[in-house]
Amino acid sequence: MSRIAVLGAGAWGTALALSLARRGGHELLLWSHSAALAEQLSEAGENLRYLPGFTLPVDIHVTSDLPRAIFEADILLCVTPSQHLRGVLTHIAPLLTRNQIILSASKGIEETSFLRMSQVVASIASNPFAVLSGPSFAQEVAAGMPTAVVVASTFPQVAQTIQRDFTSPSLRVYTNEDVPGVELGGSLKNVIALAAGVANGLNLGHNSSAALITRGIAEMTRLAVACGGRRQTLAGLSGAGDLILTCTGSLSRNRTVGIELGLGRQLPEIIASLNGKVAEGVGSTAAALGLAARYAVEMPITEQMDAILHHNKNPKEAIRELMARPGRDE
Ligand SMILES: NC(=O)C1=CN([C@@H]2O[C@H](COP(=O)(O)OP(=O)(O)OC[C@H]3O[C@@H](n4cnc5c(N)ncnc54)[C@H](O)[C@@H]3O)[C@@H](O)[C@H]2O)C=CC1
Ligand SMILES: O=C(CO)COP(=O)(O)O
Repeated sequence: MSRIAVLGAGAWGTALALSLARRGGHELLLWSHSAALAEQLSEAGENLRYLPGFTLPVDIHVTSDLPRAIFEADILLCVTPSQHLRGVLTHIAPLLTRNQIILSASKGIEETSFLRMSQVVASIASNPFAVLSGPSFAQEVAAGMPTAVVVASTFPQVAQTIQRDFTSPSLRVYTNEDVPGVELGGSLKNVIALAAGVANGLNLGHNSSAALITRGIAEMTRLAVACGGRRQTLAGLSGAGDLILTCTGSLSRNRTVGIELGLGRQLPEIIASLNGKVAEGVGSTAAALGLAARYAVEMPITEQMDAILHHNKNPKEAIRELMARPGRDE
């Protein structure tokens, strides 16, 4: 039995808490940074704002008291939007004990530093670290639909602990030792999902989606390998797996943002309509491009996505330029 503190009560934190509760055998705390949301969750027994339709069992203890949430926890499951991880960890750093495992389930790159979540954690704490990623829409995990994810850690026994504690009849957990590969697979697929959404919004058909997925995995892999990841990791759950899900699944927020851009709506208006829900690709696109420049990696889809998001480029022009690039080997 482990005591698990889920830090972040958005859709994914809530779904993982539900999955762990259904599995049984753990003590579970769910922390929300908002006292009002924590109160609503406790009173209604449901996360009406981020994951409506799923009843929270009473054995998930909801709190907005961060020190209380992490006290004597074996695993700190960090599921905040990636831009908030540093703030949350900085707050609890003096309270961490040496053996507490920090498990990140966020899929993003820090916008200002281009750091992956493992690097953000390492800059604050020296605790054992693992990352959980893979094709996993929160709503489907909450509903107990069969899902496979991957957990990576440089310490195999840490990944095995998470595998043991999270595996259930509806959640299959693979282990991996490639932290940068798994982290970048989870983060970069959001950028490509935005682009796939743009193509869908422009009504460009199935061929364009397949082209973006396959050429997307090519550029994701180039950057991940340059950052120390393994090529085969990007062919796995946290690369191709999550990319296929997010580029084709109607539940993806990143793809939805892309569709709206393709339909001609402006980014601020689209973000406002998400009502506080996070589409990580919006922040990670510029960071991915920053990393690409640092490692001299070519990322044409990411480049065009950045121009659409942050330089007001017309989506049709972006697609035209992608198609007009000089011919090359596959
Ligand atoms: N929703 C999904 O299906 C999945 C999401 N993820 C990843 O999980 C991470 C969290 O996403 P969701 O749970 O979907 O979020 P969400 O979009 O459902 O909710 C936003 C979250 O941000 C939190 N928040 C807002 N301001 C904050 C602050 N100042 N400090 C700390 N937290 C703050 C809110 O309390 C809420 O928990 C993201 O990195 C996402 O990419 C990963 C797999 C699946
Ligand atoms: O990461 C996800 C599924 O694996 C969720 O994707 P979105 O953030 O685009 O909804």
